[in-house]
Amino acid sequence: MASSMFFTHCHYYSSPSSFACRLHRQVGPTPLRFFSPAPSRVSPVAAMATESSAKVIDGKSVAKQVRDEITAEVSRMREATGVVPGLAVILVGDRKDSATYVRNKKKACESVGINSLEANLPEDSTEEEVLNYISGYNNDPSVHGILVQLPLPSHMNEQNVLNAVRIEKDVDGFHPLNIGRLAMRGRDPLFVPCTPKGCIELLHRYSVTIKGKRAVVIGRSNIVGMPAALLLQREDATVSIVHSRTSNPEEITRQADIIISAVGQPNMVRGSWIKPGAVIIDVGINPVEDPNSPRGYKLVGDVCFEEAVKVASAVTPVPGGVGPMTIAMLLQNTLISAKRVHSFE
Ligand SMILES: Nc1nc(=O)c2c([nH]1)NC[C@@H]1CN(c3ccc(C(=O)N[C@@H](CCC(=O)O)C(=O)O)cc3)C=[N+]21
Repeated sequence: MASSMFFTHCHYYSSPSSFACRLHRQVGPTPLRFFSPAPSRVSPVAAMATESSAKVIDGKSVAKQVRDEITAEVSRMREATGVVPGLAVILVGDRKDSATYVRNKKKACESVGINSLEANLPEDSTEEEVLNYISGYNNDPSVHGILVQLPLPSHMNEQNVLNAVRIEKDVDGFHPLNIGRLAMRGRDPLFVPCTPKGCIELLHRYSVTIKGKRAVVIGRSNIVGMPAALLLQREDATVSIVHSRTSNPEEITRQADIIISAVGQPNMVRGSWIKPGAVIIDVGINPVEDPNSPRGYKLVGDVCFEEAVKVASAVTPVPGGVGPMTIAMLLQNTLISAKRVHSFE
């Protein structure tokens, strides 16, 4: 399921544990297993390059910068038009991770002066009830963006629900019409999905050339992998997508100048997968057991960070990489939406 891309629910990743990237016991229930276990040795390439150290791409500080820009634009708009952008978030059920994300989005809205509305529906709500909320927000002129927090409870049809959001308010960019336009040359979507947009924004702000480069996206979810690949292609990269049925993921990934990984497997991408000097954007946010942490777990990416810093030229950390950018892009999309309906430039 697409939404497992964000907060993985993986299982015991048994594997030979040695070297820098020991593989961890993951927290939470079990889904599918991607790929075969990571190699148990560090590649010669990784071993040779131990003296160099990659730049760490600071998503947290770039996100702060973006939020500051949005704050200024929101107040410029409010002063000129009296309109304050509004975001409605619909949360169904009481998944702890979803509740945390929604709380963070709300806080982020407040920090930039965007109005936030929240609908908290019980786990056993009907699809019709969710559709009613969507329709209310669709018709509410104070709402410029609607976000339905994923995953939805399993008794609901995600497609029906996402299709119900007016494309003019689809700040997640998940409506098929927005995705379709993203995929077509000469057309433009009204909104670009937040996480992939945040990845590209990081590359831009770190002056990473995309045009003419080889990019590999690992993972093909509707919410991250697929739109990330489309965006890279629009930026004139030559793009390959590596997924759970790819027979030689390591070999293909090693050809990439730019890697975007969004699979939800802790430390799957090892040093040996990385071309020296590559730039790595790690979208995975995987909880793994950590007895030394007060919460009992810590978050790690899809990429073995300790190995990656020795081979790559730049790499995003987890946490503090793509995650904060996702929320910043949601705020940006909400602002774009409000500006568009009110023809404010
Ligand atoms: N319709 C919908 N749109 C979404 O955009 C969406 C969603 N559903 N469902 C859940 C995922 C998850 N997601 C994240 C946003 C921010 C962080 C984030 O800021 N993480 C921080 C903090 C991590 C922590 O310490 O807990 C970091 O990586 O540094 C993570 C994950 C958006 N999602």
